[in-house]
Amino acid sequence: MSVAVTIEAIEKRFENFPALRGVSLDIQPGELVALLGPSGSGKTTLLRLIAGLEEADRGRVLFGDIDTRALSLRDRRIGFVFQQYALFKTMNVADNIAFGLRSRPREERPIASEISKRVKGLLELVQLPGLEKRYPSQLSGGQRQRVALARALAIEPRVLLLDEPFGALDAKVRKDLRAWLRELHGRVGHTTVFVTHDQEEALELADRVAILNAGKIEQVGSADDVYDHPATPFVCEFLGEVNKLPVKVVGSQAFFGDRPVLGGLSQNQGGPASLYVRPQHLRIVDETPLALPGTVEHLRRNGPLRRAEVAVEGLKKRLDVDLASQVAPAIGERVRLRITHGNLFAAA
Ligand SMILES: Nc1ncnc2c1ncn2[C@@H]1O[C@H](COP(=O)(O)OP(=O)(O)OP(=O)(O)O)[C@@H](O)[C@H]1O
Repeated sequence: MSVAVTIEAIEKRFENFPALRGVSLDIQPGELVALLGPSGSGKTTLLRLIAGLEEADRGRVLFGDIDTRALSLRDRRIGFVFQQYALFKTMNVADNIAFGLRSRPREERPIASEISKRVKGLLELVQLPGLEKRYPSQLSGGQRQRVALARALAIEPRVLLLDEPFGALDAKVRKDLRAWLRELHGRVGHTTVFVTHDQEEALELADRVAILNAGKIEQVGSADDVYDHPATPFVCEFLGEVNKLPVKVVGSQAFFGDRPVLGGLSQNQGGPASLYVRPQHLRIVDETPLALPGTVEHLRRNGPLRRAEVAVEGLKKRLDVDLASQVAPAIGERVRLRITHGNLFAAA
């Protein structure tokens, strides 16, 4: 049922604006891929191209080995869920879910009893059994999106496309639905492309994440790949907070000024570079050969974590340090910081 989706060198302009600038991506059958990127990076445009709602200027999209340009919109068999307004307000839940099946030409349309059986099964699948007769206005936002998903699944889609499906819901409901969707995907296994600008959502849900920036894919990989080994400074900054240090690499060590701060580097990165370090990868330590001395200037909370802001001589911006379970230092205290992990990029 699920197909591979191959996106080949897609270019798309709106008048003179290049919305997609040579995007290629191979999606495996049954895979859940998140398209993640800031507003305007081209996520929705790419989704609409896969759906056949936009035409590419160059490049093509394949389902398995079928060039989708040869398929009518209906023959693409796409299940699409949008951020909001996805349901027909004047139809009850059962009619909403059955809509795609009833719109089929007579010879492909299941008989009425088969349709109600399928609607019932889908409502159980999305954990809303017995709500056939309710109207969208009688459902919560989260329930509506689950019905929208049931409707998308009713046509047995080749590919499921979700455009910020939880974007309009509050944080708690969003989190619950995320776990629920992951679990549902594990059971039904459709090839799924999910658009979001929420890093946490993408990293938690997807088998792989494709990070878009200004119409190009900067990196594709598992959550661990993109988070721990970002390919570009953009990916590193987009996925979470990061401190930047100008360093010089000599041999296998990075130096801040004449002080070695990180070792064990591969030998081919010599010269000036930028070292990107996340707040959780800075530790306050007693004594170590590779350490950065500084002064604690500010303490604050960052959600569940405590943060210290440490001023380091020769660096304009203070370093953010996650304290986790470490004992909080006092303001004004001199500390030594050890970098436990960092990413090096060529100096800008
Ligand atoms: N129909 C259109 N006409 C003109 N420009 C468009 C059209 N659709 C999209 N664009 C432009 O193309 C760029 C990419 O838009 P797109 O909606 O794909 O971005 P996005 O990453 O999905 O952003 P968001 O997260 O804000 O939805 C934007 O600059 C947008 O203004």
